Amino acid sequence: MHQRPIAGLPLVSLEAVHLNLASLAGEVNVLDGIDLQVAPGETLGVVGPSGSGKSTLLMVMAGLERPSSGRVAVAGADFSALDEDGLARFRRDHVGIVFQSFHLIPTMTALENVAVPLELAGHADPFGAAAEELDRVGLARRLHHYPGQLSGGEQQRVALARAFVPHPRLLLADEPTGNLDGATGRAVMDLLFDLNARFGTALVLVTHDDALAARCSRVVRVEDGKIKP
Ligand SMILES: Nc1ncnc2c1ncn2[C@@H]1O[C@H](COP(=O)(O)OP(=O)(O)OP(=O)(O)O)[C@@H](O)[C@H]1O
Repeated sequence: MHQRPIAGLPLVSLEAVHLNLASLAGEVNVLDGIDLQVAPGETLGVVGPSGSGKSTLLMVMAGLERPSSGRVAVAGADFSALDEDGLARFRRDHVGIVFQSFHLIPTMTALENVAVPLELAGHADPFGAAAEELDRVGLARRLHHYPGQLSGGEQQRVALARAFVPHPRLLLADEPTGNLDGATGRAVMDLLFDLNARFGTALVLVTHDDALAARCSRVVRVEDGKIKP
C-alpha cells in the first residue's frame, strides 16, 4: 500500500482526456481535452465557474467516470486496463475520496462508517485503526453516534477519517469545506494539509474557497471543460 513513488514520475497523469455526455440539449463536452499531471505529494487546487467540469475531472481521476477518449493513469496504473472490480480495488488501496455531501451510511455509527471499509479490505485491526483516526479528527466522544446525530462539520470529519485511514497516496476532495462554517472549515483544511505533511499524500481539492486554494502548492482553473493556460 505504501510503495515509494518512482522519482520523476507523476502520481496522476491525464492526457487529452475528453468526456462527452448526452443531455436533452444534445451532446455536452464536459471535459474537452484535459492534459494534467499531479506529482507525488503535491497539493493542487482546482477552481473555476460552476458547471465548468471540476467535479467531473475529479470523478475521472478516481476512475468513477470513464473518459470518452484520452488516457488516465494513477500511480502508474492505466485505468483503461482495469475493469470495474480492478478500479474499485485500486481506489481502496490508493485513493481517498471526500465529497461535499459526505456519503456516510446512515444506519452505521461513525466508528462503523470508518471501520467497515477497512474490515472489507482485510485490515488486521479495523475498529482500532478507525477509533484512532476518529480521535485524531476530534471525534473520540462521537464514535457510537449515527450520522443523523452529528452536525455537518462532524459528519465531514467522519468522511475525512474514512478517507484518511488507509493513508492513501492520493486524496481527492470535492468542496471539502463547502458546507461548513468558517472555523470548522479551517479545522478541516488543517486536517487535509496535516495528512499531506505527515504522509506525503497528494491532495487534489476542488474548491470555491479562496483560502483553501491559497494553501495549495499549485492552482489550475477549469473553464468550459478545459484547463485555462
Ligand atoms: N451525467 C451527466 N449528463 C449530462 N451532463 C452532465 C452530467 N454530469 C454533469 N454534466 C454537465 O457537465 C458540466 C460539468 O459539471 P460538473 O459537476 O463537473 O461542474 P463543476 O465545475 O463541478 O460545477 P460546480 O462548481 O457547480 O459544482 C455541467 O454543465 C453539467 O450539467
